[in-house]
Amino acid sequence: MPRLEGEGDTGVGKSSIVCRFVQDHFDHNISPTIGASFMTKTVPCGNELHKFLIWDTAGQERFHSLAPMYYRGSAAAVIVYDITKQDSFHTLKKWVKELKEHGPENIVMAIAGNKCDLSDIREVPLKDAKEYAESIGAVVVETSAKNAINIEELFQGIIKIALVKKHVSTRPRTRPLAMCIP
Ligand SMILES: Nc1nc2c(ncn2[C@@H]2O[C@H](COP(=O)(O)OP(=O)(O)OP(=O)(O)O)[C@@H](O)[C@H]2O)c(=O)[nH]1
Repeated sequence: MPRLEGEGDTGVGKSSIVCRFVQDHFDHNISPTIGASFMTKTVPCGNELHKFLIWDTAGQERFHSLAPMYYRGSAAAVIVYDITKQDSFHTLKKWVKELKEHGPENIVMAIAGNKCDLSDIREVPLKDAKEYAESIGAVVVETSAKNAINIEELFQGIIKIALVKKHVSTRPRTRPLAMCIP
């Protein structure tokens, strides 16, 4: 299936991040997401277990209108850009605006600058991402789904903020953390 690189934020590695997190696997030939896919994972954080319900939405522009169905019920959103594509960083800012205007109040936002294994062809400086994340109160981390860099850290960071915002309970498995990767 042809991949529409550069349109919307398709191909930045959303599905690959979820796949690395949930199955510890990376597929070079992963297909673009159609509509959305759903996965769960329970992870320890400190002495507690936390269950993530993850909706991985399609990045192609034609699926954009579906995203609200998923982010409206989510406590957290991971917004992914590709560090080798400046355009994807612009798209990320549009998503943040949309989430602020139409997402749940108090949603935890985490920014992932993916494909950090390709930093020799980087277009987005980490400094820019950090400054932007700070300005909107989001977590930011550079990840590589391919080389398994900072994937666990990304989700652990979300749990910590979700705990502060009381989106998740400290009692194990009582309240799963619903999240969306728009
Ligand atoms: N080098 C490198 N390539 C990656 C990484 N993550 C994903 N890719 C590749 O980037 C391409 C797109 O990955 P996907 O996970 O399908 O991207 P997506 O954002 O889910 O795309 P849509 O489903 O269209 O929204 C695939 O060829 C992946 O193998 C990474 O960390 N490093």
